[in-house]
Amino acid sequence: MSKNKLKTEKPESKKPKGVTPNPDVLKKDREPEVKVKELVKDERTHKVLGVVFLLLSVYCFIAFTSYLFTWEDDQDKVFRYSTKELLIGDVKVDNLLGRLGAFVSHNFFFNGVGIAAYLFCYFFFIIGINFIVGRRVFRIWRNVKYILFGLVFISMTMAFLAYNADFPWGGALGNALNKWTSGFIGKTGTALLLLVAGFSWLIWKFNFNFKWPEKKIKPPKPISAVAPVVAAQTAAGTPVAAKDITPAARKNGLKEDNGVVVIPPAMYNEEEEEDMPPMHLVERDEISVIPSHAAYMPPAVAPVNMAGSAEEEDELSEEEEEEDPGPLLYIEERPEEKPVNKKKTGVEEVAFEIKPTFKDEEEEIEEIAAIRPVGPVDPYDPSLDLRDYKFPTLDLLENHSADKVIVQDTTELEKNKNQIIDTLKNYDISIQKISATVGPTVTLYEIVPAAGVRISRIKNLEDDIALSLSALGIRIIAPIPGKGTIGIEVPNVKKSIVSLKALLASEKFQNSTMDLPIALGKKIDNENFIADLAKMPHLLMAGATGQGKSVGINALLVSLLYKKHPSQLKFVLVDPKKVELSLYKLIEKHFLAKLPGEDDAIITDTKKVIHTLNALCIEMDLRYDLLKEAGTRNIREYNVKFTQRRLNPLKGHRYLPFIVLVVDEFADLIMTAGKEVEMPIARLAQLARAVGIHLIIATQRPSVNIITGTIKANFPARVAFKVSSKIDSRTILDIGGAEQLIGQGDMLVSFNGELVRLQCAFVDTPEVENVAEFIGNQKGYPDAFLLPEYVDDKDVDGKELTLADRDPLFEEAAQVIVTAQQGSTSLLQRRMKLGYNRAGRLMDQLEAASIVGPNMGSKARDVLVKTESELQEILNNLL
Ligand SMILES: Nc1ncnc2c1ncn2[C@@H]1O[C@H](COP(=O)(O)OP(=O)(O)OP(=O)(O)O)[C@@H](O)[C@H]1O
Repeated sequence: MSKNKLKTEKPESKKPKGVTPNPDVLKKDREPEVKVKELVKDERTHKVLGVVFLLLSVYCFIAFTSYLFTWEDDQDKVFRYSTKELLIGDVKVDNLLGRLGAFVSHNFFFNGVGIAAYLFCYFFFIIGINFIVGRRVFRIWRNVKYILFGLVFISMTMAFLAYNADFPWGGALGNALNKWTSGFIGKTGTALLLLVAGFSWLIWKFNFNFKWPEKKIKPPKPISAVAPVVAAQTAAGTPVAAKDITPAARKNGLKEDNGVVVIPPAMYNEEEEEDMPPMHLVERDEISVIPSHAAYMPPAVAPVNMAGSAEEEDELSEEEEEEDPGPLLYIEERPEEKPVNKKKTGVEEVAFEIKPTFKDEEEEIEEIAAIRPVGPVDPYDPSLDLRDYKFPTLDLLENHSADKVIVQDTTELEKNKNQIIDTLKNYDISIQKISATVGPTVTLYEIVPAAGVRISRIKNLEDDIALSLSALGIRIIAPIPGKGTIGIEVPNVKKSIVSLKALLASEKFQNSTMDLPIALGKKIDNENFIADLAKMPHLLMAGATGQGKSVGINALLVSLLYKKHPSQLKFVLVDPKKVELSLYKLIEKHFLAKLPGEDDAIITDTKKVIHTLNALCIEMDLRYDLLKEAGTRNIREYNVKFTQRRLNPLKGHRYLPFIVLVVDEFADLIMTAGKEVEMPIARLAQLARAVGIHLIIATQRPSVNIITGTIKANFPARVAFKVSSKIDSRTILDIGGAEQLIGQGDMLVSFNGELVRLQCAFVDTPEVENVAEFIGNQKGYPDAFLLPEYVDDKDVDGKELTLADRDPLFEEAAQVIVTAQQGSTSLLQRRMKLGYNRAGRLMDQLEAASIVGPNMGSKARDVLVKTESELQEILNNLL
């Protein structure tokens, strides 16, 4: 991985070409090339320094240890002779490391800090190791703090305890401090002070839990009450139940104020950070996916969890690479951390490897402590970020039909019945029995034909029967599936409207445990038809203009709004007609998803539709990655695992809301964008089901060039309102019948191999407005749900990869790669929520800027820049 920079960066061009090498000239030329800066940065310099520090550490250790045995004799000589004599003369000393050993040890012990001098050996040792390995194995800043404390505390304590001893246990420092404190607060006071300091250090380090025995204390809640999980769900300043605050959470900044707990604005405490377990370098990348949820992440809280706060950056540069705050309390499943080779991205094969991390024992203990669940863990509740959200109430909707029970005029029934019997008799078809079921729009007459009558004969007479009954919209179902009967549907003279309100109030809907329950309408037997969109899993709707499509879409959307919390569901609304779905603008911050940087969440422009569909494909791919890493097969399993806190948010895991894409006029899009729209739709329809992305596509023109084979094959659930021809009906349903519907929400639903006639639930525009207003007036997220960014290849293609044309995200990408020291495209995708292509392009640009090495196939690229300061320099030079 590591590269020798002097070798690679040496500019060849400086050598005079075609001139016979003259050793003198060459010597002169070469010298200025080794700049001091480069020398300081050079890896070899670091290694040499590392060896020097290690030897220093060993030297001091031997000298100090030898001093413990020889100090009496040597001390005399050190006192007796001047430094010059001691160092240059030929005085004999007993220290194993000679005069220098004796001199150094004497100064460290006697004139310095006594036995605490050994801390210097440790200090030199950790510096040496860090230099030699070329990365932070030991945390220097933390160790310096401990060493400084140790020097003062140990020297003072030793001086206090052994104040009469000849050996300089506390050294000059310990004696001086001891003398001063004893004079100032007395010996007892000094003893107490030392005890307090010692205990404070122990408490600070190990954070003992002092439980009061009698009081039953609630098991500690996960720290995640503060960091990403809740950072994503609780706005800064949002009150949290005071009882929920835990020592750990308290430590992370939760404050109690008048019985409620307030999350303070971002406070970044390095000690807190250190007490969190470190993450694998590769795992750090996984934070990347959080930005999608970051739509919810209150800015004031976010820095607590994510690298990048100003304060933290200072800390980072100071300590070279201080790690991110570790994970919160979650139950981690380690087996899934095996190296995985990601699928081919189309840009390059990207590797996802686990790199070894260097942990000291202390860190390991911290990590284990954090991973192990401490007592029962409360499930994560995604709705907590909008905990006061109120579901819309039924009184926002209207009852459109006063009569709850549909009563059909008995004379009309009798008349129709007789007419059916007479008509059939004319064709020599006798019947055994006839019964009628009165539905909202049509009445179903069920006929049991006499023995020996062939059903196909009745079917063939469909038109004649319709003519004799002189009623429009007659549909013959021969036989009714599952029954040995023949059905004749005759439109009612007086139709009743099926109010959405009635459907939503029904027990079936209220008690439904479906993922995405949609109240579509009423069957002919007045049974409510409530289906699970998640199981459908997509819906294709067609119908001539004015037959009830828009009302149908509203009914679907409103039913979902009545059942789902904003955290569980997001809509992507595509409305080329610009007016149909505009009402939903009010719920943008609750239920809508949009592309980053877009003003309007409701998409009306074809180009933006293409971008959005591709962004959804990226979201789908990202979700698949998450599912794979979580070892789950679908969104349901994944979310269960996430809510049980078995998935680490710092690895990019997040609660996945369902996403429902609604396209109100598909024909329009296909006409203007063709394959560009068809392909992502087909891809989503094929694959998105398992990751909770569902499509509702509506069109006025159900012709074969709009509803192509690819689309049709992936939409098993289809709805047809009245269409103008039998061909259209066949295109949408694979069967005729929709042309005979009577309009106004009369529809056929083909689902699970069954064809059901329904009267679509009716919801009027003012009702939708009421519901949208009701939701819109409540507190929402800061912004709409952000989809991943998608950049059209066409927008960037043709541009050369010169540094002048750098991607706007170039710097950010460079930071990500250098901080993580992992040159992987998937890291960029995840961390920055980018598509494959853009991340790949960024990687190429990083290569052009010599920040990463060349593509190495399935392995991650080498990162050529090791530190952020080095990167900053490169970036400055690029400007
Ligand atoms: N389920 C229903 N019950 C009763 N009436 C309905 C129903 N659906 C639609 N209608 C009536 O039909 C009219 C037209 O419906 P809608 O606006 O939904 O048609 P559309 O198919 O969307 O038309 P377009 O394609 O032109 O937008 C409505 O204004 C309403 O009066």
